[in-house]
Amino acid sequence: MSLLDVRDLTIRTSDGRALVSDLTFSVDRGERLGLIGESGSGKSLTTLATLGLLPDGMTTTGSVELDGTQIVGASEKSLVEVRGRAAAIVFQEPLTALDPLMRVGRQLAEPLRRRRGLKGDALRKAVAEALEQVRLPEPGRIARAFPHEISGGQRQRVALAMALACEPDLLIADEPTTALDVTVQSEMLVLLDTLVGERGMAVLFVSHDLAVVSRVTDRVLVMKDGRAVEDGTVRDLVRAPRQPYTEALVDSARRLESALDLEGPR
Ligand SMILES: Nc1ncnc2c1ncn2[C@@H]1O[C@H](COP(=O)(O)OP(=O)(O)OP(=O)(O)O)[C@@H](O)[C@H]1O
Repeated sequence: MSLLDVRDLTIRTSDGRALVSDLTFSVDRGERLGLIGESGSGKSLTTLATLGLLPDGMTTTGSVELDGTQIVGASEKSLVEVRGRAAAIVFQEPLTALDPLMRVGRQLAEPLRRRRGLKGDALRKAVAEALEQVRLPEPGRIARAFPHEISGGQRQRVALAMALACEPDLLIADEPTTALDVTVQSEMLVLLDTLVGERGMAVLFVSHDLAVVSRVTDRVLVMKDGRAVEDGTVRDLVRAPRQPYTEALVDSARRLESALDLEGPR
């Protein structure tokens, strides 16, 4: 059985409009899948549905099985058990995940305490280690800072550290680098690739940008207007896109890659 098995997923607004239609895909343990498509194609709603986090009023039909738990129609109690452990999410804007009024160290301590039952010195040490793991310099200073006192790139690393603290089987990353400038974006992608590789974690990586997705995943599902239009390896999609829409994504990724190449070796 796959770690994540999505079958005929349809998401509708309260007035019955379908935002995602008949979506089927799966992610095996240790596998990395990219979800790609233009803005509004339904990528974020799909990832939210995976963790039972859709906004109130939306209805879901079909099946989303995460590590054997049916998410569609699940009680909040079973969702709490599966979130974090089976899958954790990193959003585009890390401030979504971080409490602006709480020091970074305390926020990071929470999942470590909950998941690993750590407290006192052991918990403090684990917080410092988690910050070091995402290559944050001066972990002591970062732990004492409030989210607004550190840079956007540092906040995104903290959000990644929080997601990894739960030791999930699947990391969902929803445009995790889009809000960052190009150099920081590149560093973040390398870090994510390394940390996920070390842990053998599965990844669902969401982006509108094929060049970014191809840095982390091997297989891609292309979405348009809430539907899957094409899937395959990045290599096949780049060599022989079957849909004009995919071809346009490939062209724009090529333009971006050559722009990055002009900046010298990464
Ligand atoms: N709470 C909501 N109520 C009504 N419609 C919504 C809501 N959230 C999203 N939508 C609509 O659902 C569609 C899919 O949105 P979604 O955020 O999943 O797209 P996306 O591919 O992730 O885009 P982006 O890259 O801009 O985040 C869009 O047309 C969007 O306007």
